[in-house]
Amino acid sequence: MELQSLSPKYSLLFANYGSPFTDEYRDRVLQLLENGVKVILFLDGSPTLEGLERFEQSNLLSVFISAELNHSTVPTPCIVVDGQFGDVESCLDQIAELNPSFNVEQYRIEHAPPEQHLSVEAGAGTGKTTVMVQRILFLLHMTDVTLKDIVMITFTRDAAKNMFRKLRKEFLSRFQLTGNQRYIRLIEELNTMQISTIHSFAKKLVQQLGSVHGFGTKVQIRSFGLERKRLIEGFLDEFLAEWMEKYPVTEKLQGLRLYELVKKVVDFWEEMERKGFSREEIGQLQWGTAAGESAGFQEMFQTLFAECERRFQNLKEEENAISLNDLTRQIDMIARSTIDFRNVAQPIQYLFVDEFQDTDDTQIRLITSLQRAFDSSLFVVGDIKQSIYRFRGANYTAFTWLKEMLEEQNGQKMTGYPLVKNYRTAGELLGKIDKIFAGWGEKEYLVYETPLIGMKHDAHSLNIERVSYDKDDARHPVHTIRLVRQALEDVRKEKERLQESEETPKVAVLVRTNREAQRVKEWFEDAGIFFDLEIGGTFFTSDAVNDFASLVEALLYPTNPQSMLNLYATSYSQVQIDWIALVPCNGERERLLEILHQHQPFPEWKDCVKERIRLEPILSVLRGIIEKTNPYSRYRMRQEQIISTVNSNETEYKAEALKRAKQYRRNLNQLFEMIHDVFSNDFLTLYSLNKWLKLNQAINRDVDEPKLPDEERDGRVQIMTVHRSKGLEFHTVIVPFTERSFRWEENDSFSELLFKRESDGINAGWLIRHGEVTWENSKYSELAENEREEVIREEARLLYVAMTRCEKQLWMLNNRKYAWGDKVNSWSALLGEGV
Ligand SMILES: Nc1ncnc2c1ncn2[C@@H]1O[C@H](COP(=O)(O)OP(=O)(O)OP(=O)(O)O)[C@@H](O)[C@H]1O
Repeated sequence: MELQSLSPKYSLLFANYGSPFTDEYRDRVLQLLENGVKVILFLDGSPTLEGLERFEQSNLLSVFISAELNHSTVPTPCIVVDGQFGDVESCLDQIAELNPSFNVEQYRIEHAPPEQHLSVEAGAGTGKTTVMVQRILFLLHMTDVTLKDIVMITFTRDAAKNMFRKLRKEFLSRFQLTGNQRYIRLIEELNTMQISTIHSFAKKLVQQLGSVHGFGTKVQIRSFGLERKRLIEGFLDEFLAEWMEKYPVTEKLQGLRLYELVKKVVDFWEEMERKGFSREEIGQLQWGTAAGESAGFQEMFQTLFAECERRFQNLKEEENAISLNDLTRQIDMIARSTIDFRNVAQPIQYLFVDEFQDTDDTQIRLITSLQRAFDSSLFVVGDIKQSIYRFRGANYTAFTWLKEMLEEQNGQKMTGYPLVKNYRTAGELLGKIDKIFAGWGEKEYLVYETPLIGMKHDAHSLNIERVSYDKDDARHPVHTIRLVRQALEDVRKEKERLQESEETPKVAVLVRTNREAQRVKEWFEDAGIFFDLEIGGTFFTSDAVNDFASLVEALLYPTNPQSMLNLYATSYSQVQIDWIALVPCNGERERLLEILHQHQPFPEWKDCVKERIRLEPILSVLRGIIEKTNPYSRYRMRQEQIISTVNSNETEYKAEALKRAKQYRRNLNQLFEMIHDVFSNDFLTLYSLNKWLKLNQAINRDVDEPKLPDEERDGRVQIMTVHRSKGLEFHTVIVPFTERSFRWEENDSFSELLFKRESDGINAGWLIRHGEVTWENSKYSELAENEREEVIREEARLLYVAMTRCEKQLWMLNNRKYAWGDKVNSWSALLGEGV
């Protein structure tokens, strides 16, 4: 076959062993590359590649050169156009064998027939996300699909942004190399592609379908946290009087207060929501029996959840809104009804799902329904070993389930592909941690298959440091800080070696809970280590929002000393109040005000309070104050003072204070955008703004702070939970707090509701412990036994995710005090088991 006569649309694989790579070949390859065709070359000897080098930096050209061996087994030249290997398939296998660094598995996935449903179930760092991006490029070149016909579902908003950036980078790099305008158009069209979490995707779909399903087009999606609590309180009010007379437990509530009971019941109800149970399923739960004092609770639960679900449904209909957790369930219902999806919603030709192992049952049903409704082609990727959202209902048998559902309900077949090469972690390090995973595999904590093949040959360091102290021992921060300082020094040296274009190596401290992340943050503040606390949802508790809320409240209540004192403490105030001078006032309002009113937080204050807030639109007054007072620069100066007490290096503390001030500014800008959105249809008053801010500061933990660009975050340690670290990679990963026990069953206010799907329905087992007393139903102990096993597995997967985030260094504190014994009840114990 002559290279000149071939016109690949997407890619060319060309193996030419035993004969020269001629100038004609080279010129043709150059021509193809310039037209945006991906080329993979397998050559021997020392071929001339002049003019081609620049393409090698991108994904467009890969060249694999082997020594002049006897390649007689490979038919040469071996050419594959656009992945149509047909009768040269065996040749492809031979080439792959000769070139272990060629990832033939990725190649096969990327080039699989466009209409095929693909599932890629593979270990950490094997390039699953990477191959998804390449697959999209393949489809764009080989079919008439456009970006708006593709839906990509990611697990978090960060992952969605990450995917968007990766695609953009790929298009941009192709444009720079080929000058082809097509790639610029693709960058523009990226905005039409739906890359989102399953929640935002479902939200949009419900809105599109709302009118058809009786919700109207303005259907709202709300969290209903408060309303659900009120429904439970309302129910208990009605129910308890009767209940109290009937059951002896009433005298023996043993000090369990009503608000504590409400909290437990709310938690139980949320557990059902997370599991995605329908109203019918909740109504038919199998509760078993309950003896003695537990009988009262049992009867209560049997009626309560079904009744509250009914009331909740009415409430949602009245308000023309649905809850967040309902979303996928609603769509599933719509998809199953007679309405033809295709007439109302935007078509989905390709549906990609990343991190598929964390998809829950309803979402799997939704994916199956969408596939059927739109006749979409699916591409799901994930790693069962990284399934860490069981508490939210994720089903770690997701892949098998989807496959079965597709076959049984849609008559479709899904083809599974493996990936076995790991590009993230230094090979030797990978080998060492793999031994630990294999140990967990033997004990069935982890679904462990064959080891991955490490593709990186960098230097590495594995340090599972054996320490021994009590949970709250002061040596904990000392050890962690020592490791972090060492890691920062290592990445600094590494950075000096890197070229400018390469990304700065990152250090991460990974923990189990937000509370642990907060503790690490406090240690770092005291030690003068700069960090990013990436726990998410911190926007409404950030300094910028707190300061702004204090400003609003003081404008609303200028005669309230507390409000004024709060304002003086913000970065809007140019005056510092001497707090000591206020002590003699004994908290008396008039005396406090007398002192406070001797000052003004800023020169325009009186004018604002007296005149402007009554005459001008509120937002314009607030903007005016920000312009005049410039809170950013005061914030920066205060941060300089604070940081300099723990870090005396002037350049460093000034740079850090500046970054914090930039963050402050971003937060404030985001706040203004949100205020505009929320109050776009309403008349904005100080009162309504204050109320909205107070409410969100108290309960909203869903909004993230806008991120500073990566270069601004260089040199900062990232503190995050393992859940948030998913899909990310770091030069050094440090894992403290391995002694935390998995379950709180020893705790004297422990309560739990567990479920198990059986052929006869869903079994529900509950337990409530309060001090010395324990109430439970007959199903609980069996389900708890099973739960204990499942928790160990879930924790092993979590630790697997943490450990596989590292590129070169993995340092963990293994607390021996908690590592031994017959109970595997902590990460330390798991490390003890495996090592
Ligand atoms: N063929 C390849 N050649 C070189 N590097 C690659 C290749 N494929 C992927 N990588 C790199 O390997 C690293 C891991 O890839 P990626 O994030 O796609 O893996 P993943 O399977 O999604 O990982 P995880 O499931 O652990 O989040 C990335 O830095 C990526 O750029």
